[in-house]
Amino acid sequence: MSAVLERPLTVAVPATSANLGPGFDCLGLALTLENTFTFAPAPETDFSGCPPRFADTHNLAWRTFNETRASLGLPPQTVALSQTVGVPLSGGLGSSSTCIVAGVAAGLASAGLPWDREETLRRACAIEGHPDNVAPAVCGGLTASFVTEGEVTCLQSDVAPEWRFVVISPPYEVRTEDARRALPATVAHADAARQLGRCFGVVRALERGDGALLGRASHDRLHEPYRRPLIRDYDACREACLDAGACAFWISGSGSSMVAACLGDASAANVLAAVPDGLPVRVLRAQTAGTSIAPCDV
Ligand SMILES: Nc1ncnc2c1ncn2[C@@H]1O[C@H](COP(=O)(O)OP(=O)(O)O)[C@@H](O)[C@H]1O
Ligand SMILES: N[C@@H](CCOP(=O)(O)O)C(=O)O
Repeated sequence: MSAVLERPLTVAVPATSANLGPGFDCLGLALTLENTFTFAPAPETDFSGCPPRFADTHNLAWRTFNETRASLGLPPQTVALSQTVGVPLSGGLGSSSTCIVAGVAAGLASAGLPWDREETLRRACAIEGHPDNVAPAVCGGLTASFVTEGEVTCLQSDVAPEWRFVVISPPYEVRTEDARRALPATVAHADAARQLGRCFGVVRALERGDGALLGRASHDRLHEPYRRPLIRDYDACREACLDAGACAFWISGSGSSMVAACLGDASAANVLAAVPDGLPVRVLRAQTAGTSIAPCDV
């Protein structure tokens, strides 16, 4: 068994939208937007394609690659890391998860281990701290996940093909760390109870293409009320999207992106047109394949 990466390897990891309204730290959805990471054996460490402030050994994908190797008792390997970045940084679309998943997957591969979704998910979740982004990033589709003594349970569902997700990504970052600090330490019992049925309602609505159910279920009291003030375009976007026919409107992960869930292309086009001018917006679908890993030529 070889203990270094001998050939370049590309890991493609989808963007994810976590929480989906009432499913705080539990629900997540993989989207048709991705980051790719090519790890190539090289005499010296090199970074290309990533935001300049991450072009050094603090790069989360690079760090995770070598931390994964260290956890297997292997020394650091110098690699050239080349990225294509489709997922906005600190945008609530799981950019950190893409780096962590890629680093774990490449680290395991460099030890000669076969691609193993469960092991990648377990390790990535331990690093990220919550499973709702890494689970759909690794497995694809819609996931409900939780962790029991370090073991991740990931329940995956298919998403009805007519769903379109209008994703608005304002040009400012909200760091997940800061958005988590905005949350209260405790919640009222009644509020926690109120979330449970709604969480299940979101899953059922996405599986079945039930827009009315998604609208009724998409009311959150655990995180959105505290995070709205961090996203100055939230109120205007929410009102515009719901008025234009979106079935539901969520903060994506911890923001700043927001998602309007729509049924069908025509509805998505209406909602897209209603988004206030100047905000970057795209229409995405659910991504079903999750992470892929393949040798490549560079
Ligand atoms: N493309 C990237 N290249 C290198 N590091 C990245 C990249 N994307 C995200 N990161 C890392 O993840 C952090 C952002 O994480 P976070 O605030 O959780 O954002 P998100 O909500 O997008 O996951 C960045 O500060 C950086 O350390
Ligand atoms: N459940 C987490 C999800 C954070 O997602 P991200 O894409 O913003 O990193 C939270 O809401 O804090």
